[in-house]
Amino acid sequence: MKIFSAQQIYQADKFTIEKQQITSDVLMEQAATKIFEWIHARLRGTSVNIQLFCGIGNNGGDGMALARHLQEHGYVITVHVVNYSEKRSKDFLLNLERLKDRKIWPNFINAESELPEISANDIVVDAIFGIGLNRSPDDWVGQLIGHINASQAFVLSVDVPSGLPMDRAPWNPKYVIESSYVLSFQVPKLAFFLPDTGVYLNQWEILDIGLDPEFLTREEADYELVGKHQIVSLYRPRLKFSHKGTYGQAMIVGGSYGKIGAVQLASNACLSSGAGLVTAFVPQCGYHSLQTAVPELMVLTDTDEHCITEISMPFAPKAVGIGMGLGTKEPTIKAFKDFLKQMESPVVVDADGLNILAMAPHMLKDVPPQSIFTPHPKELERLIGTWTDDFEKLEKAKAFSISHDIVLVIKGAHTIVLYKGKGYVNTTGNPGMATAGSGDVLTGMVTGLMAQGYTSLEAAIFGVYLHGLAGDISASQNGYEALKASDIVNSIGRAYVEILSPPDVEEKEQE
Ligand SMILES: NC(=O)C1=CN([C@@H]2O[C@H](COP(=O)(O)OP(=O)(O)OC[C@H]3O[C@@H](n4cnc5c(N)ncnc54)[C@H](OP(=O)(O)O)[C@@H]3O)[C@@H](O)[C@H]2O)[C@H](O)CC1
Ligand SMILES: [K+]
Repeated sequence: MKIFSAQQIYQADKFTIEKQQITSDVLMEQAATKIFEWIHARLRGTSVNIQLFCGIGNNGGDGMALARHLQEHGYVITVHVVNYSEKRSKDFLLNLERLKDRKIWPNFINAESELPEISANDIVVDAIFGIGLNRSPDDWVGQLIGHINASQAFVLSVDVPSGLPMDRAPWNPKYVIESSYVLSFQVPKLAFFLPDTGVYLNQWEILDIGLDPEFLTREEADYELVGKHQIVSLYRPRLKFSHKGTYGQAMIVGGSYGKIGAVQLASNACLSSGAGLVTAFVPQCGYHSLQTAVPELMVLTDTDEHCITEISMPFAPKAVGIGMGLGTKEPTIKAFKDFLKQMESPVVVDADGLNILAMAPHMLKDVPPQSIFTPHPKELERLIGTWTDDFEKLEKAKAFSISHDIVLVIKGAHTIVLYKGKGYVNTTGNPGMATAGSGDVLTGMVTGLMAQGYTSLEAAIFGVYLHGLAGDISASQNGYEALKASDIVNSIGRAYVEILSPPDVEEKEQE
């Protein structure tokens, strides 16, 4: 599903209005009707108190139109106009008049007004600001927002949580609505998926308000939300007349004294993701534990007991994942440097592999094109420098990915894969996966997919989704706290089964 910027959404509006020869208030009416239907389907006329807080732009206009529908269906409503500007939008005024025609007189709130009482049992509709927010809310509006947040009422936000900017971190973190549920129009917004801004919403859903399909199909988006539908289209089926050679020979290079487990996790994950053959290359201290723990694995060792000093590959692997538990000792850095020089096809670099590159950036030129980097936030910072907010982080990361021709996997609650200036936002995974070794498992899986012939970009997108899904399956059985990286490996098989199962109704709607 495409993620459009606010500017693209305004263009979609304009295009739809011109092509379908409608007036802008028709779109607003469609939006409000969709929200009303969503609420009505759940409340079925319950006599709960609904307090609508509406701004003076089109987000507020949506709220006014919604108030009319609610009143017509007998709901108990209180309408507040948050009077933060003299500039009212045309469609806000139109819907204000329509409300007055029905003898509903909103309560106008300005800087001097007393804050209205909100009970924890009320439902608050938040239609103060939408995607048009372009500066910090005034203090009195921020205080009203804080008052709503403190009320403990269920807060339903129209389009976006009010006060949440679409292209930067909030000016004041206290001046943003904490939404229980966001009903967002037509397309998801990037801000929903980033750590600085995603914390303001609990759940979200997209409502189709009838923006023109031609525009939605034709317009290129900088970011895309990756769901099951996209993943199924990447899947490479296993063939009846195939053998282990068909699915590639993968190599996992890493480990040092006390950190052999990282290689074990990555190798296991690589096998379970479908690679035909997997060989681990480790210092000698890893030999026995790996041979005992993973019988399917072949193990090659360095001449050194405790760390890697020279990576010799007696065969040409189809894919290599390197860096987990590697350490950054001088001989290892040299071995890593020689390894990069000798590699021509893309490699997957993680953990200490990335730390070495951050310590010696001149080595970046030896990284084969289309290689995959899988940094966690700290490793990313070492590679690209600091950032002021998530949006700047993404811009810097994109620039890095473009200049080094790297598929960059930015790990987080919604992991984002960046390549050639485009971002793919993942939808699977859970907080239980923030645990030791989870990243090693991901590296192993992505390497295993590359061994099977997935391109770097495909392997990264598919691997990240599969990894998150395996984590979700594990969490559904054992909860978040007990989730260990090896549980993720054990759920990879069920994650494949889930990907290949027919979509349920909700998934079908999202396609
Ligand atoms: N296609 C769609 O998705 C549709 C969405 N709709 C709804 O429209 C809003 C966007 O409406 P818009 O009027 O453009 O913007 P807002 O309602 O968010 O804001 C109104 C104006 O407020 C001004 N502004 C911005 N920040 C502040 C601030 N901190 N303090 C005071 N005023 C502020 C700004 O105007 P300026 O000229 O003063 O800069 C805004 O324009 C969208 O979110 C949906 O809810 C349509 O209803 C249907 C189609
Ligand atoms: K809103």
